[in-house]
Amino acid sequence: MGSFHKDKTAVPSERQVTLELYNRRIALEGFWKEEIASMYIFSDYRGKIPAWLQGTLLRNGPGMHTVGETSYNHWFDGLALLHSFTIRDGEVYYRSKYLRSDTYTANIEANRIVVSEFGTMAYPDPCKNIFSKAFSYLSHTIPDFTDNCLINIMRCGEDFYATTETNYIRKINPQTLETLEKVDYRKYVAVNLATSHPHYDAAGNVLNIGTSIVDKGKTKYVIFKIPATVPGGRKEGRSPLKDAEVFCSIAARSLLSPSYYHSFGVTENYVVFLEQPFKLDILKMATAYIRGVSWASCLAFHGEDKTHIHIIDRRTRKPVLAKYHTDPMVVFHHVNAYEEDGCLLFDVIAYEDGSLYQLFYLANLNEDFKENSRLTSMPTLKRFVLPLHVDKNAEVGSNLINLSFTTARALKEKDGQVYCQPELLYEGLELPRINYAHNGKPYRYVFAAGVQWSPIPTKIIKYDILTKSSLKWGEEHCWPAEPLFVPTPGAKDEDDGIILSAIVSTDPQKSPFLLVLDARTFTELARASVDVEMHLDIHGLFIPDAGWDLGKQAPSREAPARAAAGRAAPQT
Ligand SMILES: CC1=C(/C=C/C(C)=C/C=C/C(C)=C/C=O)C(C)(C)CCC1
Ligand SMILES: [Fe+2]
Repeated sequence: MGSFHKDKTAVPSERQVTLELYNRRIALEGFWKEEIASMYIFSDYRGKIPAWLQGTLLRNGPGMHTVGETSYNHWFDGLALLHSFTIRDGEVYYRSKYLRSDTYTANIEANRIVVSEFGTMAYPDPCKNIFSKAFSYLSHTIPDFTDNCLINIMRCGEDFYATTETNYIRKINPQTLETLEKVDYRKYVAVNLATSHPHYDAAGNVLNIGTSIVDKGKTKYVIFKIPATVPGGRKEGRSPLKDAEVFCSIAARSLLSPSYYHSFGVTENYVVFLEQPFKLDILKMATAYIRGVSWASCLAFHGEDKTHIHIIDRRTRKPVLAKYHTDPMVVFHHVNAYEEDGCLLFDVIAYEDGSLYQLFYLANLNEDFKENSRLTSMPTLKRFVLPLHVDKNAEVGSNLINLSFTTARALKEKDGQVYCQPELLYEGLELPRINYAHNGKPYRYVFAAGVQWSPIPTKIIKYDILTKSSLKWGEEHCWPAEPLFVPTPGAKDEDDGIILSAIVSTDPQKSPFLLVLDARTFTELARASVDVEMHLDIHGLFIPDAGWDLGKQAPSREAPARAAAGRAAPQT
């Protein structure tokens, strides 16, 4: 790996510039070992942040990829770095802090990577002799996964958690970004893996899905619910997970190769779950430690298999009788789903294979980035439409969809199964977000990051499903994070609000900034620049001030003054 130029005046070669800046701005290499954390930054402003926009944008993503002499292999392995942008009275305060997971602590104490992540298998103790080595291997047959929760932030009532895809989540303090309790999902629901993309109903109850691997001889996908509140109020310190309940479980088609999934969809009455041919090989996972290979190597795309579409009725908590399937594909992000005229529509970002995760190996990102990180399958917004009632008398081969606004089809097959052919809506977008008030309901707009040849976003896109037109924001050297929609208070129109996105720049002269766009027109309303090394993040959420106890949550009024005195004022 190339050396890193901390001195901005050094003049590296052009090729180095691309790579070095990549490292500097995004910290994919993770040289940034020391704590960035706990700081308020006084910002430079352009434009005006709407007065009503008061709250905190909380983000999560990988931050540290090197510990001592050891480095992770994959971008998704990086130790979680939490970010917050608190917007108050037109000013923005930035803060970041590493999640103090058990993984973080163990690594820092050992001064090397000792906990395995998605793309890196690690060994806790340098085993002294063959016997202890064998013992150590055996005790890892059933792996204890990492609590390096780097993907998203989940809200459970008043509590916030950093999340990943293992059985662990970490409670965090959204104001100070301090790490609190470690929660093991397995204590409450039998899941070894769970998504970092839960859904929320209007009352804030959480719905999520996880995989229970070979438990009592069965492998299942388990949909579970975590109530936001409980009758009589939640007792201080009592985990909301204590009140979690299994909503429904779906038997995996294969005991030893359940599908991998990253999100799911919901409508008012149904849950949409894709059992896709991108599968985990459990036997490979059980022997990964002894073979010295990563979890990622136990994940494979099976192009010869179908994608099975499971629809669960939320009223009966049971899968509907009809069996739906489509061509092999890989979906990480569901966009939205809703019901209309007896049909269930769902929109996803689909790939033709599982190559996306390959592109995030740091070796691919650091050397010959342009060559090695080229997307071979474009992320495409696809709309699927399923008939909720399959007419027994319909002819085999007939299209069961009769909606004027979509070309998506559902063909009846010989055995009564339904083969779904999606409508291709838009090519080259990822990290989709919507106005969440429309989640599960008819909607029109998708806000997403625009990607071209590489999986790194270069644009922010607003796609209008009705008119099939799009608006874009982009600027030279700028890499936008997932765009988040925040509605204007009292908004009636779906796009009445703003888009927030943290932008990192590959130009060393240009500081990262928080961008505020008018969600309707996509014109820039404001930007607040922060002179700090900021990392590209993955997902997050916005916490409006109204939902907070303002007295307790407001950042110190001294903060701007303190920060103004220097570039960054570390918190004491
Ligand atoms: C550690 C670990 C896993 C981690 C997966 C991760 C960390 C995925 C990140 C995905 C992202 C960031 C997708 C963005 O679209 C698995 C495979 C669940 C299986 C077992 C252990
Ligand atoms: Fe995601």
